[in-house]
Amino acid sequence: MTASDSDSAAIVLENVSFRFDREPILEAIDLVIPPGAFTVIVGPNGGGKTTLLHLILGLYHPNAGSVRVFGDKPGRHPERIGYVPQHGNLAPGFPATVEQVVLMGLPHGRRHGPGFHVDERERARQALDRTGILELAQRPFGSLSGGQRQRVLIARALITEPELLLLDEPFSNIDPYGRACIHETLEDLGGTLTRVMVSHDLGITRQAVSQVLAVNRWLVSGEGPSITEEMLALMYGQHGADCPMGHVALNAHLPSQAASASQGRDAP
Ligand SMILES: Nc1ncnc2c1ncn2[C@@H]1O[C@H](COP(=O)(O)OP(=O)(O)OP(=O)(O)O)[C@@H](O)[C@H]1O
Repeated sequence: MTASDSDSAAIVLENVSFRFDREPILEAIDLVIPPGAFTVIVGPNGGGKTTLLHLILGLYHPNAGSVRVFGDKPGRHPERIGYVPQHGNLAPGFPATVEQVVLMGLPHGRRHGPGFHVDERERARQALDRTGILELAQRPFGSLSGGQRQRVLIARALITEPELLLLDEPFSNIDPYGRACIHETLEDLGGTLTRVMVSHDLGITRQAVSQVLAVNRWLVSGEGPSITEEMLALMYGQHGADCPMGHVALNAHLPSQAASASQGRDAP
């Protein structure tokens, strides 16, 4: 990484560590995400993926190291960031149309401003168009499928036209076809939009993914959409002969402290 890569990056973490009380959650994390990249974060339950997103959002502060978002402290530019949280889904019976749910993504003051009916509704339609579901605008939110609802929540995060979109497991409870559709939507959003998505789906083979990050207290990054043995070792440790993945001597490529730590983490 050169100094200019880091200067122009959307997100930079340098030697970041984070604890809850005394429990180390993330350690020595170095990361550079360039603008426009599509980054996928994988890892076991409890590995620290959501915590990493929260550090980028400025909801948590690192115990050591630094986090920069658009060259600034996290949290300084909320209007430049769209966020689809892990448990952000609305109850299926939520009494609102799709368009109304998308309008909820606007900052509070702007939802009730004088231009609400013209300007903001047009923005909601544009966000729905970007996620490929404009024709659903007037449908009750509760009448949609899980995959359609997830796309509405992505549109809600896009209504402010952010430069960075963070998604925490948008594929929960979505079938493989729905996952493929959402993935395609995220690919199509490309251009200047930087996308960072937490996912448990290891079948990330789509070419549009710029890099995969494996997170399990430490971070191992790769290039392109591949999951390397080093990443698998960080996530799941070394498996015995009775394990379906037992033939892979995964720890061979790991820094020793990360290899031993991976033994102690939850398997998914
Ligand atoms: N508010 C909190 N207080 C204390 N510990 C927490 C808190 N939030 C999370 N943790 C712990 O931090 C660790 C990392 O949690 P995190 O939610 O970042 O993991 P994750 O990789 O996103 O997991 P999952 O895949 O299950 O969503 C876990 O051990 C969790 O129990």
